[in-house]
Amino acid sequence: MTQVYNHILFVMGVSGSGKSTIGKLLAEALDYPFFDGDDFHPDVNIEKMSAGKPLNDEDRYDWLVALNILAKNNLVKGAVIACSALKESYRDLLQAGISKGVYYIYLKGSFQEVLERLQQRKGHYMPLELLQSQFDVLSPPKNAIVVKINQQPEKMVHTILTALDT
Ligand SMILES: Nc1ncnc2c1ncn2[C@@H]1O[C@H](COP(=O)(O)OP(=O)(O)O)[C@@H](O)[C@H]1O
Ligand SMILES: O=C(O)[C@H](O)[C@@H](O)[C@H](O)[C@H](O)COP(=O)(O)O
Repeated sequence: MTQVYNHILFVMGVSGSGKSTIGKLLAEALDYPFFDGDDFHPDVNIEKMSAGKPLNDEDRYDWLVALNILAKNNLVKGAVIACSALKESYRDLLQAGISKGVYYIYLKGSFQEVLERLQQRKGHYMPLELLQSQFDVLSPPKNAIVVKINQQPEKMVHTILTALDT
């Protein structure tokens, strides 16, 4: 497999679409560091989501800026960053000041598919009730690498690596 260097790969999609699972495997395959966007939310955002309230643009602003700084700090090494990146304006913030090498990998699934995943996931603060709000806000980029979520993780990673190679 040809290695791909110096890319910033944002694995995006709604809560429960598989960003952390696929992002970790992808990072391993590429020998890139993996960062989970969830770990960069301020406590106040986690508290808000835990209380069943969706984040708004203002809530997400500092978080997206933090992820943009993270991306810039990893341009040389490359990185896989799991981040919902639901809207174009959020992606503009994520990639601000980075002229090339940014890719979005959109994990695409239906509401029902993702709901089933969330119902099985244990020990996560994100309530199921917020899933509809995530789909409501979701506006994926036209140039994303799109991967359907109803497949084995290893197959999904293979699809992504092939798309990056071409
Ligand atoms: N391709 C897949 N097939 C089956 N289960 C998956 C797949 N990807 C993720 N999962 C499971 O779905 C749940 C949500 O995945 P997760 O990676 O936490 O999503 P996200 O980071 O987008 O919230 C987890 O329980 C995870 O183990
Ligand atoms: O922008 C947002 O509303 C949040 O980032 C959200 O999309 C994210 O999904 C949560 O942090 C839950 O984390 P999981 O994606 O791991 O469920």
